[in-house]
Formats: sequence, C-alpha cells, structure tokens
Amino acid sequence: MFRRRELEKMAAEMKQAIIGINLLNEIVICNSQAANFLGFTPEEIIGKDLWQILPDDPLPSIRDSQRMEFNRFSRMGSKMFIASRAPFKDEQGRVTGAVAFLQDMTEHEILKAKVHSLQELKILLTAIIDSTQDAISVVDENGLGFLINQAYTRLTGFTAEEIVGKPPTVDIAEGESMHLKVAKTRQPVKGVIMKVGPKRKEVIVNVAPIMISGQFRGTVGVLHDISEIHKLSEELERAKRIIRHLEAKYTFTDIVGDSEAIRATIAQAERAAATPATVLLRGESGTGKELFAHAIHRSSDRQKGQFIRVNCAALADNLLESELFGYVEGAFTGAKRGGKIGLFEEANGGTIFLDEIGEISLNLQAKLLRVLQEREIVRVGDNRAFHVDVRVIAATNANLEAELRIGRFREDLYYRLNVVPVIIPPLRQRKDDIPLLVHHLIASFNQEYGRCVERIGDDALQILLNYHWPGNIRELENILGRAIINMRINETVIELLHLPVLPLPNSNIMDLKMLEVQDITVGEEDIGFEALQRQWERNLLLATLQRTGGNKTKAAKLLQMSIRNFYYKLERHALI
Ligand SMILES: Nc1ncnc2c1ncn2[C@@H]1O[C@H](COP(=O)(O)OP(=O)(O)OP(=O)(O)O)[C@@H](O)[C@H]1O
Repeated sequence: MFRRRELEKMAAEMKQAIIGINLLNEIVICNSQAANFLGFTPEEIIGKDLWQILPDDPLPSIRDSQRMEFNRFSRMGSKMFIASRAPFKDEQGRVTGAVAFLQDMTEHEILKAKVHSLQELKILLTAIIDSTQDAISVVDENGLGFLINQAYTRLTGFTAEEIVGKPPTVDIAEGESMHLKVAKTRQPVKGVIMKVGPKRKEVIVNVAPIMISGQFRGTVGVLHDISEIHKLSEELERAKRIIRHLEAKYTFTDIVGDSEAIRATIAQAERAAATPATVLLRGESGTGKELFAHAIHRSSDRQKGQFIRVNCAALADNLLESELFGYVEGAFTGAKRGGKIGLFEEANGGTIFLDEIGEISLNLQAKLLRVLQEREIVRVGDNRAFHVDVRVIAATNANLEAELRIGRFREDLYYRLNVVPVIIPPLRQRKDDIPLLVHHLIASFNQEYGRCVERIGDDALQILLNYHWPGNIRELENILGRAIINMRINETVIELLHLPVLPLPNSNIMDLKMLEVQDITVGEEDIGFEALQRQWERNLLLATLQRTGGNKTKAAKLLQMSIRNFYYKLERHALI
C-alpha cells in the first residue's frame, strides 16, 4: 500500500500515467501523462467523479477490498491499456483512496502479453497434471490424443510423441477404447479393467467427457495400476490377520463362573496353557470354546505371537486348504501372482485355533496330521516342505469317537489332537453360574447399548434357572439382549414380561403348530408375519440343534439343507 503524499510525488516525477480517487470516488491524483492518455488536461480531471471519466474502472472496489491488482487488460473507447491498481492510506494508516497505474498498449503488444500469460498458464497446468500420481490421458473432440502426463508414461511406457495426434486405440493391448465410447455416448464410464502398453499392464480406467459451455470438447481418462490395488488388498488382508490376532482378547479371568465344573475346566486349561501341547477343546455350541482358546494363548509363552482363528466349517475344502497351507504361483486358476502364504506360516511362533475341526475332509486331515507330526507344511502346488512352529488348539462339538467308528475321522489325527482334551461343561450342568453370568452380561449390555439395567427380578431369574439351555451361554446372551431391548428406557429390572418365550425342552421340531404357539412374544413390535416367521425360524434352528446335541452337521442334515446354508442362518439369528 502507498501513502498519498508519496503517490503525488511519484505522479509528478514518473513517466507512467497515474490516476487516483478518494473515498467519494473523486479523482484526486492525475499526472499529465494520465490526463494526456485520457484526452484531457489535469485541471479538467482533478475533482471529477471517476465514473464520468472511466465508467468501468474497478478502482472503488480495489479501495474497499484493500487488495491489489496487477496488469489487468482494460479498454477505454478504442484505447487498450493495462493497469495495476492498489489502495492508498493517509498518514494515520487509514485507507483513503485507490490509485491506478495505466500503461498504453497497442493491439499487438496486448496480444503478445496475452500469449505470454497463456503460455504461463499452460506451464502451470502441465506442472499440475504431472505432479499427480494418477495416469491421465486427454483425447480431443476429433478423437485424437491431445495430452498425457508423466504418470501415464511411467505406467504405459508411451511418450507424448507416440500418443498426441494419434487415435486413442494406440495404447490398448486388450479391451475397447473408453475414450471412443465416452465420445459416442457422452456418458462417463467407471472402473473398466483393460490392458495397456507393450507390457500389457492391467489397469482400471475411468473416463469422463469434457464439456465446455455445453459443447463437447473431448474426453479425459484416469488410469490406475491394478498391481497397486493388488498390493493394497494384500496389505489389507495382512491387517485383517493382525486384527484376528488382536481378537485374542480374553484371559482366564474373563471366563465367568464359580461352579465346581467350570473351575475344574479352567484349572485343566491353565495346566495345558503352560505346556506346548496341542489342545482339543470339546463342548456344545456356545459353551465358550473360543473364549478358552483365547485364554490359553494369552497365558502361554506364545502370547506375543499371532493368534489366528479358522472356522473349518465355514470354508469349502479346497479354499480351506489354500488358506491353511498357502499356495505357489500358478497352483490353480485364479491363484494370485507370487502365490500366497498360508495361515500356518502366518501363525509361526503363535497359535492357530482350528474351530469345528470335526468338519474337515479326510484329505485335509492327512495334511494336518503332517503338521502335527513333522511340524512341516507344504504349500498347494509345491513340493518343498517348510518348518513351522505353531501351537494348535482345535475345538469341536461333534462326537469325534462316533466319527472315528464310521471312518469319517482319522484315528491317528484324533490321538494327535487329543493330547490334552479340555471338556467344557454345558450350561445346564452348571446352572449355579447363571446368576453370575447374568450379572456379567447385564454389565456388558449396559455398556454396549448405553443402558442402566441394574439386575434381574426373581421370577425372571427362576425361568432362566429352569431352562435347559441348548444354546448355552451364547443363547443366554441372546435372551438377555432381547430382554433389554424389550425394556423401556427407565426400567432397571429385567422382569418376566421382558423375556422372550423360551422353547420347551422336548418340542417336536416338525410340529409347526406347536412352534407357532410358543413363538408369540410379549413386545408389540414382535407381532406381525415377518417377526413371527423370524422367531419361528430361530426356534426351529435351536430346537434342531438341541435334538442333535449341538451337532450342526447333523442338524443341517435333519433340516435337509447344506451345512453352509445352515451356518448362514445361524449367523443371521446370532446363534454363532
Ligand atoms: N464362561 C463365560 N463367561 C463369559 N462369557 C462367556 C463364557 N462362556 C462363553 N461366553 C460367551 O458366550 C459366547 C459364546 O462363546 P464361544 O463363541 O466361545 O462359544 P463356542 O463354544 O466357541 O461356540 P461354537 O461351538 O458355536 O463356535 C461368547 O460371546 C462368549 O464371550
């Protein structure tokens, strides 16, 4: 910013035309060059309103906003000039006006200056698009290459000379040109996979039309390297495994229960944890096998290693095999480039928890036996063996002895797994733990749902004590969770009316009428076809599991559905 006195001095001394206004828009500074430039004498101009002399000049707005403006093209009649403008202050530092420095220019000079500033803009734009890591290619309205950036050259191997002015198909190794498609449809395309360049790089392409003032001016494409995406998804997978490791969050102190039965089981598991031995956890569904697996890992000397849980029933046989043992490149169609490390290798130095071990195929049983005997794994498609140092904790609710007899489970594997069996008692055999468990579960639901439930009423507790708990602690969790949802926000005691109706011990699962009757619950929101149908399905699953002693394979067979579908339904009803 300038001071007015300095400006007046400058105006008298300088060759450049200077014109200035005060707060009333009156011209207060004007040297002879400026007056001459405008076709007046200085006396004719001083004191005049700016609008009379230069009707379009932005001086007042420059003054009011207190910003400066450099080298803007302006026109006055047939005269062209460039002007720089700035506010000025009085001696006390208050803004009292604005000044413009005018420079007369010929058309030719203006054109040259415009070209120069366009060239600068182009340099700036090129620097911007070259600084992004995304490969960009632009095709003009005639369908010819117009511009690419450095990332594009790095990705495809093509230089600007090979692309600019050429049809947009020159860089494509496999797939159709999205530039041409978008030029035809004027609609953007997203996420198209194709191969580009001599190295046939796999890329994901997004292309959009360039519309300027409603007119089609070409298309712009952004290409992402898929190998980069593969790398990211591998990192994500690793992160997921680490999360599974972090999931080993329970210790023996988190296992609630004071009954003799559970105390004996905990003591047995603690002894097992102190040794490197393979542990076989046995118990009905929902008794806490996973909880025990966490606790064993956490109190073993491998607690700093990975804890990886694998649900053997949830994966198809070949998928489970490649997940557990990994594979080498080209092992099967769809195998990832570079192969994949298996969960056993991932768990090296830690613990692998094989849940639902009774569900694995005889082929996988043989491979697992090798790990337990030789401490070696062989990746799918490979013949080299790798040493692994992994502690195996297996769990099942199946009757393995019966499976042995019918030849569905290998005897040698059975003995290898059964080194330290830990048998977790079902809830119905330790009902004196129910009050403690209820107390513990209420506290965790309060935290989860932000509620303030204090306790359970005597009548409601009695119902829970009389129930036979086919779904064990998981079922108790579900029932309490539902009861709390049924409570009004100001109620603090779980009463009988909050509890969902519990299935009868000997309900005949095929007797639909009976299930319908026993499914009607207290909450009004539960009455309605969909809600009743959901409850009916849930009870059918529970009743079937109860009939098969928690054996899911048998339950699925009884209901004539695939084990996977059965699992899916259990999960939907939060029964696993
Ligand atoms: N003694 C216990 N104290 C506190 N919570 C428990 C206890 N036992 C089990 N639970 C809880 O009950 C639920 C079921 O436990 P878990 O998943 O360990 O059972 P599971 O036997 O592995 O079941 P499945 O055989 O169906 O996989 C979990 O939410 C767990 O936290």
